[in-house]
Amino acid sequence: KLGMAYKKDGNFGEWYSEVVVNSEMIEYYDISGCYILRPWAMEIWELLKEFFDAEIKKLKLKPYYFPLFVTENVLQKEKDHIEGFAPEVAWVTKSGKSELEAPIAIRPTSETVMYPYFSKWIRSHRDLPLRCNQWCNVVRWEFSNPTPFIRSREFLWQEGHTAFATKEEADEEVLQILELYRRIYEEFLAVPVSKGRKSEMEKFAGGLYTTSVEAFIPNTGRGIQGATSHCLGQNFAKMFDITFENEKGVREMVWQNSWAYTTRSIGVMVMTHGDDKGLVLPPKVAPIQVIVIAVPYKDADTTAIKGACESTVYTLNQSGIRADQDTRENYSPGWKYSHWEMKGVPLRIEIGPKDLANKQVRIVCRDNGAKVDIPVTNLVEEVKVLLDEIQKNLFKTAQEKRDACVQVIKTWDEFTTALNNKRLILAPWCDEEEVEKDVKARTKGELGAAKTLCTPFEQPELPEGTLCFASGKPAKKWSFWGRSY
Ligand SMILES: O=C1CCCN[C@@H]1CCCn1cnc2cc(F)c(Cl)cc2c1=O
Ligand SMILES: [Mg+2]
Repeated sequence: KLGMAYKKDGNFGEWYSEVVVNSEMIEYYDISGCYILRPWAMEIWELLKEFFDAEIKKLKLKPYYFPLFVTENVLQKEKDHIEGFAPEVAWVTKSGKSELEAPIAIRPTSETVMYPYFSKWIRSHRDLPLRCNQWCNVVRWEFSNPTPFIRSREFLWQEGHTAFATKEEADEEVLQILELYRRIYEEFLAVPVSKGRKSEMEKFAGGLYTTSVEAFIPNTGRGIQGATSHCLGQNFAKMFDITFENEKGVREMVWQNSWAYTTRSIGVMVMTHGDDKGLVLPPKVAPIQVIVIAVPYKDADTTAIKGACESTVYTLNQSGIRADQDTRENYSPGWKYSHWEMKGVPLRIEIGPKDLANKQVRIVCRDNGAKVDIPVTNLVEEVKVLLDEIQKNLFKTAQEKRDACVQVIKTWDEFTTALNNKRLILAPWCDEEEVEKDVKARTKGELGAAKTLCTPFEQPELPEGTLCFASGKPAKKWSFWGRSY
């Protein structure tokens, strides 16, 4: 089937589902909330992993792999750590026909799996810093509307877990990792994000503070958390007795961080750049950056055209560009154009008899449809320039769209209006949790309540006497508010 049945500005949910399936990223699975990730998605995940792994290696992270399973009593180690999460824990209760003695949980996150061993491995300050990263899947049996990449019962992520002798070292690493998450979104996925701090209510309850990169989906007017980097303080050190003997022989608790990004990042990219012809891939994460398609003519020299396609692909691959060709005889050039547009390939190269005669190729850009004829002699240079331009244009367009959605408000009425206009709200807030709860209560409804998304590190000027939009008390900060995923 060619072409899209749904429009991005129409039924967004149906449009999104159609894009991820037609672009061959996702296959729906017969268990709700679970999806098959096909090569077109996994190759993007692997390109992101390649960047992130190289960067955390520079920060001295070591690769680990911990078991998928955690016993009930270890998972329940700290009531407040999991009380809110209990309903989403998946349990193994049988093997074959026989009941297990005690049920075993499938990891929803790995703090309780790892930290008993951190306690065992960390004895002296010489054992610090401990820096552990694992790439794995986690399971959270959520019930709210499942969405490929965005909200699934199993997803892939990396989870970093580090331990330091001092708070200063932990604080520094929290921000180093957050910057890597910003780079993943802005430099690779071409998605603009805001760095900020979560409120006390929205932060990871087990931690000291949470920082995050927040994205926004203009079509739905919802914020979405892109990735999180928590400072856990000494809370888990206390829970799991993770202590070390410092240089003076005094026993102290370690300072810990934990941080993650997930396959949700791919969904955010799809939602941001996709259009009514399907997926639009930023070149940096495109599994195929250039697809070459022969345009044979009835009496033209098809062998020469095929040869030209071969050598074009070869030359591009030799220069580090991910190029391929679609040689399927049973499909027309037109069919192939639509197919590779649906898959979001940034550049298409058409080679027909005329192009051959003129020693040129026709290049078509996926993002804006621009067509250019390029002499074969400077093909590589031109393709690199075009790919770089597409990467920049996709980010710039997304940033302008996101910025156009930001609405600065000062009063409750302005807040509710902005919320109904699907805005990303920037509002002065007294920073009181009661007020945050009150806003949630007052905005409850079909589309979900409004919440704080983050307090951006970049704070606009807060004039003396500015009042909180919700409580009328003196405002202490500007925060992003909105509905979210
Ligand atoms: O976000 C990160 C970065 C990577 C390591 N973990 C933290 C916190 C995870 C919070 N969280 C999130 N979801 C959870 C779901 C659960 F079922 C249980 Cl038992 C616990 C949690 C839970 O602690
Ligand atoms: Mg959750």
